[in-house]
Amino acid sequence: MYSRRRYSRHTARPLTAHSDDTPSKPTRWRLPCSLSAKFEGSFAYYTVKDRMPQILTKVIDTVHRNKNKFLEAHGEEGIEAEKKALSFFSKLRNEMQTNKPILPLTDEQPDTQIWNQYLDYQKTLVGSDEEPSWFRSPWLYVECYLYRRIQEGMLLSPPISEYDVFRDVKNESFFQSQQAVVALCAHLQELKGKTNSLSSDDVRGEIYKLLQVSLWGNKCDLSISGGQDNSQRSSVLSSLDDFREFILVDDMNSLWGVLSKNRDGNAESRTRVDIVLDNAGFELVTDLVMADAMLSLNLATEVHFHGKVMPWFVSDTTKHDFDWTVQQCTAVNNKWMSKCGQSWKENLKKGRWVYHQHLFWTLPHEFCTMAEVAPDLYTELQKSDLVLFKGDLNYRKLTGDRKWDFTAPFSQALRSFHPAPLCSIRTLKADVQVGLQAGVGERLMAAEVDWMTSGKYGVIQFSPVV
Ligand SMILES: O=P(O)(O)OC[C@H]1O[C@](O)(CO)[C@@H](O)[C@@H]1O
Ligand SMILES: [Mn+2]
Repeated sequence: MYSRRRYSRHTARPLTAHSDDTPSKPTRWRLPCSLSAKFEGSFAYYTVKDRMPQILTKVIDTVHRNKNKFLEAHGEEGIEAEKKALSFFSKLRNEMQTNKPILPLTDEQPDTQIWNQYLDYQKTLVGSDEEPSWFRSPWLYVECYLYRRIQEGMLLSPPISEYDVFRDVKNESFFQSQQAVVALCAHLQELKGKTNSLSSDDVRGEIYKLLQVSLWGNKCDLSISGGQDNSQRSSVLSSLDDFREFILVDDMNSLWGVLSKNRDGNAESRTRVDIVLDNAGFELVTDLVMADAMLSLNLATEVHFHGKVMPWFVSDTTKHDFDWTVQQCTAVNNKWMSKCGQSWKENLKKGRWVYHQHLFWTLPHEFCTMAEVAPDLYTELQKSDLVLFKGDLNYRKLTGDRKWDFTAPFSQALRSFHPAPLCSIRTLKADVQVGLQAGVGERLMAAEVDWMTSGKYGVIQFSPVV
């Protein structure tokens, strides 16, 4: 039925001579298998079985709840579109819950063909009597596919196609964490007021604080909580010391090694930091605060943000979320927040901050395929002095979402993905972790069953260019 030829990992094209999978480049270690719901009882299994249908049910409720809005905006056509979207999502939920084969996308978007080619590639991985399916295929693939199908459902339902089914929960989570946001903005403004009097050690201490705030901000995603409110209500800053023991890999000194070069360099030296964003809401604010501090403390001269082109994993940041957040901060009746909002607007206007989007971030591909699938993005990241990958999903894509040994080196799990020095800042919400000291994973495993998925633990894990 399907050809047994060896295929490129992402496009289902036969492998070229340049691929790192070719027999001419033998690997001395075995590539671990992908996490998948086929492993009953695993977190992947539980996610596909319970959490993904739960998220889809919330999407259905949201679209239904907004019926009147669609009517007001588009008249009867809006109501027809709502019905169409609902029936699409109900069918999708049924496909997922009854483990139907993965279907090709039917919309006509710039990424449609890539997704369908990836499905062809997935077909080459299963036996000839099998088809890629929700409970059998790699978890990373099917979970990304769910969000792309939700997008398909909306795209096929004009005139409500532009509606972001997760916008309400994203905005709500921003408002819920307002107190924590104010505390963070006040901290930043105070810091900016004293930058000239800080010693190098002080600067190092301050940026370490904000890196940790950005790390723990990643606890607040709405996909792990099945779309339930998961916002930060208290100031994280005061809890950093208590949380320190939960950072399983702490490579902040290596980050300092990269960032302090800018401070030590001459006035013309340029340092570019890229942040591959994760969640909107409180986490995004922690990232903006960290990015602002990097400029103010003279650790970077430009920060480039990378966001999603479509609603993704419930709370991920789109361009709209990014602009909305900056605007909210500017407009709010709080002097610390509005000061932050104003200087962030200024940064964007002056080009010290640059926002990028690329459809690669909403593909199911492991990052080791980026150079081949999205060479333009890879080239862009190569211009960076440091790329920070926020969040759990980015970690899964960095490591391929595979059953690595806990002690496998990070650089090995990256499988030649080295556009620039990079660092993952992530709380653990999926059962993949590399680069631990011997015995640490086993000790945690024995003590806390859910240590890899509860978000209690985190890593700030660095890899230089190799
Ligand atoms: O927002 P983050 O940190 O990428 O987390 C999203 C995470 O939520 C989950 O989807 C839960 O399924 C994780 O497995 C996933 O990686
Ligand atoms: Mn996310």
